[in-house]
Amino acid sequence: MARRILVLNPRSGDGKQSHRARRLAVERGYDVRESERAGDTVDIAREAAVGEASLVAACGGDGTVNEVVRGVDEAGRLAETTLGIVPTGTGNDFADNLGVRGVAHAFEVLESGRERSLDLGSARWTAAASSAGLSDAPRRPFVNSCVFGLTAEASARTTREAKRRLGVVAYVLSTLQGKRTFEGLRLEVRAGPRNDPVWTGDALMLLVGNGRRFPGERLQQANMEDGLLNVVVVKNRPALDYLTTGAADRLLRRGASHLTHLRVSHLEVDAGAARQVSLDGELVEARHLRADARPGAMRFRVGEGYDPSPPDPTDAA
Ligand SMILES: Nc1ncnc2c1ncn2[C@@H]1O[C@H](COP(=O)(O)OP(=O)(O)OP(=O)(O)O)[C@@H](O)[C@H]1O
Repeated sequence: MARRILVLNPRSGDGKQSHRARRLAVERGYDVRESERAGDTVDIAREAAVGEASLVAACGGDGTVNEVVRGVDEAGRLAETTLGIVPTGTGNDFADNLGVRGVAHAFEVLESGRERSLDLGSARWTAAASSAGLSDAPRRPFVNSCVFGLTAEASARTTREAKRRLGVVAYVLSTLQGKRTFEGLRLEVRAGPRNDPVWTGDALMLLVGNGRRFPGERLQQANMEDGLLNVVVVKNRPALDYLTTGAADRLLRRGASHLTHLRVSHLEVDAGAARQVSLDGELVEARHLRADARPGAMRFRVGEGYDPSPPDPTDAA
């Protein structure tokens, strides 16, 4: 078996970049394995890791990165496998964070040998009224974010065409437009090693970031080596006008009184009823959710622009 495997999602982005990625990979001697349907990428990555591939690279958008990490994790080989990314999706947030600037640059990065151990987000959940089954629920990784509330519900409505045209802005716009009908989330949030109550109230959304910058923090690269999750609770504020220019930035502006920022290694949420949660864009139903950071759990090749300890947007004046 070839030791360097590119797991390619031909449906990511507009398809042109994945065509180019396939050609460059073949020229460089990678074993290119394409998915044929949704979910395939998890199986391909799992098999590659079980087969002791030394490098498994995800070729696609953030959803493909998530699935490749999931497959390698399911094989129990995250510690032994070097991961990489060739960004051919519409958003490519995760690749941006790692300093990977495009398809050609991605191959330079893969071959550079520059590698970092990065934190991985981990979620367990149950849709049941009781949280009793939470400890036994299977865990699912998230590389970028886990989102309760508005964004999760809106991303289900964001069309592929809008994503292609507007990239990540499409999610924010449909999120804000969704506000007209959004009823809010009654959340109880606990955090830290002793699971202390940290927030209770009516929220618009709860954002849990691992490798994700949220609107308003967008010039900042996320810190993926601090062993912590970057949590933002957005209080439901019916008076805010979400439909005007710059609303996304205002909504998540640093220091705004309707925001609570937390940096924690462990978080538990009770949403009072089963609600949609997005794990790197994939939607699941949860009432109780537990999110943990798995410090340094995955090894990724990173670009020369990657900063292991970027400034914390919540520390700045
Ligand atoms: N061959 C395939 N046919 C259809 N869907 C696929 C195929 N391979 C993977 N998928 C699905 O595509 C989704 C991932 O797409 P991905 O996020 O990588 O691209 P994107 O949506 O263009 O980019 P981004 O997330 O960066 O906006 C996953 O849900 C995955 O299961």
